[in-house]
Amino acid sequence: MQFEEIRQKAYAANMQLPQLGLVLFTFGNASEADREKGVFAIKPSGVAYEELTPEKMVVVDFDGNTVDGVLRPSSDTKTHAVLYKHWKAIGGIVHTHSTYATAWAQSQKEIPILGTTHADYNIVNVPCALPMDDEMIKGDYEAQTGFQIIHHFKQHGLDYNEVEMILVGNHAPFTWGKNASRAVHNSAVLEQVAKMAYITLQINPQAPQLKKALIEKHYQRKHGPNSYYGQ
Ligand SMILES: O=C(CO)[C@@H](O)[C@@H](O)COP(=O)(O)O
Repeated sequence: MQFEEIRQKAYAANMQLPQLGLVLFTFGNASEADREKGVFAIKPSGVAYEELTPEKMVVVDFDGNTVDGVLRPSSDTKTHAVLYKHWKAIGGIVHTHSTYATAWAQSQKEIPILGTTHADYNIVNVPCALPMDDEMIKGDYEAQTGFQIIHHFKQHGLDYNEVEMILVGNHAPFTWGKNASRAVHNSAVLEQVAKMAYITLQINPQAPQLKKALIEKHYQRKHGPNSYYGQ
């Protein structure tokens, strides 16, 4: 099998999504890149997870053209491709329609830092990119979703190596990381943080943001020098 390593890794990451309760039916996809070869392996479009195999993964280049595989790549392939092309340090991307994160995206709201669970992963609110205008939707919609994410990061001075997740307004979340496994982890964390924030604001709509000093403390414990993720 050609591109065996990325096919296996992308397959394993995709299979984790239903196991973690992050996708229903075929509502999502994961990909793993091989930077040296300039390609990534992604889930085929519309194929049920129980029917997935490493051989069914589709290998495409960073413009979204199929390089190896017989099935149609995910309809989100061009979004993945744009992110890989612009953000050279990422090796894996996940898109889900997980319930709580998607509800925040549909509400077009950032997720505020209300507790240390959030601060363990992010020093800022989980960002939410604005929905597209009609012209963007008429154009290359899936590529535009990628550009919309990149534009949001630039506009808000965010670093994709620090913040590995975003909500796309009216749509759903995208996460990324050094590989697909890390991107899956980030999707699960995002869903949990989204759920906790929603419940917190139901209990106390005036719940305050976490203090800056605690945000720093918690983030640095996980990401600073000598930490697991800081290595
Ligand atoms: O975003 C969406 C649908 O809104 C897609 O991610 C979802 O339907 C999965 O599509 P694919 O089966 O990957 O083509």
